[in-house]
Amino acid sequence: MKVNGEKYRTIWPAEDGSGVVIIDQTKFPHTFETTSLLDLEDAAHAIRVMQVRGAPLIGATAAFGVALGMKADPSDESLHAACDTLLATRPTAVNLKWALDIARKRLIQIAPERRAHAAFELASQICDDDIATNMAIGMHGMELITEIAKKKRPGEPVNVLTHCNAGWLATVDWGTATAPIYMSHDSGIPVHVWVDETRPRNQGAFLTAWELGHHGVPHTVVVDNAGGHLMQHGKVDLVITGTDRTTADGDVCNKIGTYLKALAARDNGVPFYVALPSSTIDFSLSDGLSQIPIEERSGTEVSHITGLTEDGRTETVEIVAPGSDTANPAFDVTPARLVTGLITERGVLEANRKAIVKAFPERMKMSA
Ligand SMILES: CSC[C@H]1O[C@H](OP(=O)(O)O)[C@H](O)[C@@H]1O
Repeated sequence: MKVNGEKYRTIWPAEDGSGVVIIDQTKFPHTFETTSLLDLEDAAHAIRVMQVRGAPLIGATAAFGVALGMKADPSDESLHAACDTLLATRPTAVNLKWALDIARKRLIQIAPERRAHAAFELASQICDDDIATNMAIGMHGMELITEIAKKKRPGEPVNVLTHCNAGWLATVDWGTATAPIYMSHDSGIPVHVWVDETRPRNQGAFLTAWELGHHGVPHTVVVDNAGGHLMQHGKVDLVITGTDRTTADGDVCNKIGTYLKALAARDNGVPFYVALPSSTIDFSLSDGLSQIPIEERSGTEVSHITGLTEDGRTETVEIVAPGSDTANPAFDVTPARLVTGLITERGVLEANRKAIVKAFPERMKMSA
């Protein structure tokens, strides 16, 4: 998307061939900063510390991480070690394994001397495919927003609530949950977004608010606990979130707090949609609650917060009573029964195995 009028992706090969450039998402919302990944460990570190995050972007970064590894050492041992190192960076987003499986299978069949070039080509293709996929998600999701807009008074916005950041910053471009929002906004449909701040990493307040603001989409940041109240008072027309891993039966794993939004949406008759590329569907899993690994991140993300002081300094402060224990499960699972529909690149699907397998039969065969 555009930043101050200049088009950006979240990740791209450096023009001088030295490595890969990313937007460092740990600097938002007050600083827009890019940084270079020069080797495999740089790529692994960027995923671990969330300089890059979001399932599709994690997958794309891992693909470039393999390419950087092949640049240094294209041997079979190096290829497997690179994939294993990157796979161990974060456990929940399935795009990480999806991208590494493709890279491993593709590159092991190529002569070592040609692996680096082939790996960079593969990573670039994954990025291009992600953009095309998200644009298709945007078109399918815009149809939902358009139908709601028809029932509104002229000029009255469609109110969408989203959780965490499933925006262009979570992908290579366009986003998943935000793609329908951007496309609706760009086509003149009035849209307003309730942005869950999304404690403790605040991807909503720091990332979603930042990117919607730069695109001129009206939005309001709210605390995570406000969503149910807004729905009770008819202020939310639909919820659209992203996902890090969705099972073949339609169970949706996403940022912690998503399940609570889905419960509130069901109780208030608000449609709850999940936008996702098929690369985020784990066709090998059926029951999300028992099968999807939930990342436990550091408790300091709960006990401390980083922000900008009045005199422009970035500071981290403690916000929990000293000595208190903290827990930080980073994701939860929303059962398929609470999901109105899955907005994919091949259309809006019911959240069940029959619909998913019908839409992506080739993926089911691959996972068998
Ligand atoms: C389009 S995937 C976005 C998904 O990823 C986020 O997790 P994290 O920021 O920890 O990588 C969150 O669950 C978003 O919904």
